[in-house]
Amino acid sequence: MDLRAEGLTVRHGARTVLAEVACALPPGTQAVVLGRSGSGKTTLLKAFAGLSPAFSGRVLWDGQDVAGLSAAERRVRQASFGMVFQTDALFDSLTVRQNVLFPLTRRRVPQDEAHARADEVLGAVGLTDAADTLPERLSGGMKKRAGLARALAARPSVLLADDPFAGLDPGTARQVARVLLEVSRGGTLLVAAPEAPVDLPLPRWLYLRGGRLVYDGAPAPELEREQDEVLP
Ligand SMILES: Nc1ncnc2c1ncn2[C@@H]1O[C@H](COP(=O)(O)OP(=O)(O)OP(=O)(O)O)[C@@H](O)[C@H]1O
Repeated sequence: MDLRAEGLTVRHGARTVLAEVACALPPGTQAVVLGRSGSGKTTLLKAFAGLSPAFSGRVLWDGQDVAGLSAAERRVRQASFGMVFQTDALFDSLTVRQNVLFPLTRRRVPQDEAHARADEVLGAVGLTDAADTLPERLSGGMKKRAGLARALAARPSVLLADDPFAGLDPGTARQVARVLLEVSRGGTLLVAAPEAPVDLPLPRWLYLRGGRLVYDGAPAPELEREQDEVLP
């Protein structure tokens, strides 16, 4: 899907969280959204997914203004998105495999295919042995990988991952990075992170400061240094 933001401003109450953001993400884009805590990274991901309404400006999906779609149309198109957010929760009463199967069943993917896909993604995130385990018995990193498996099983054409490396040990972070790259191949991958993830060197950086997109281009490590220098 072709994603585009034009003069996108998002407000929460009186607070402007994104200001006049303009950027184009053609299909196959691989980019990282960087910026300090509170700079608007999560809000930008949500806006692209049609979950944070524009106060002014717009988000376009394949050229169509998201605000102009009916709720039903929006839901249908949102099926192309895979979202891994910080607050994602697994269903406690379902095993890891059942959690991964859940969205597939809801989308009426035939059972045999759903099980094959679940096995494939669970293998990719290294959770084959934990497939029949309940989430309460998993470590934080395993839960994160299970959430990722659930998003990936739907084969989204746009994968939005919000700080997928938070709280992971370096080995698990590398594994998650590898899975993100492998499974999103050909589709769009947008990853928000507080600093450039070493294990996931994506070719494009979108840099937010105070809700403004201050940089959109090739990786520019000097931006992160600049940011450190202005910190009090
Ligand atoms: N639902 C909401 N209501 C009010 N304010 C909100 C809401 N969601 C986000 N904000 C505010 O908007 C600003 C941007 O939040 P956002 O989560 O997009 O930033 P972020 O860059 O992802 O931060 P972090 O790295 O800490 O997750 C923050 O100041 C936050 O407090």
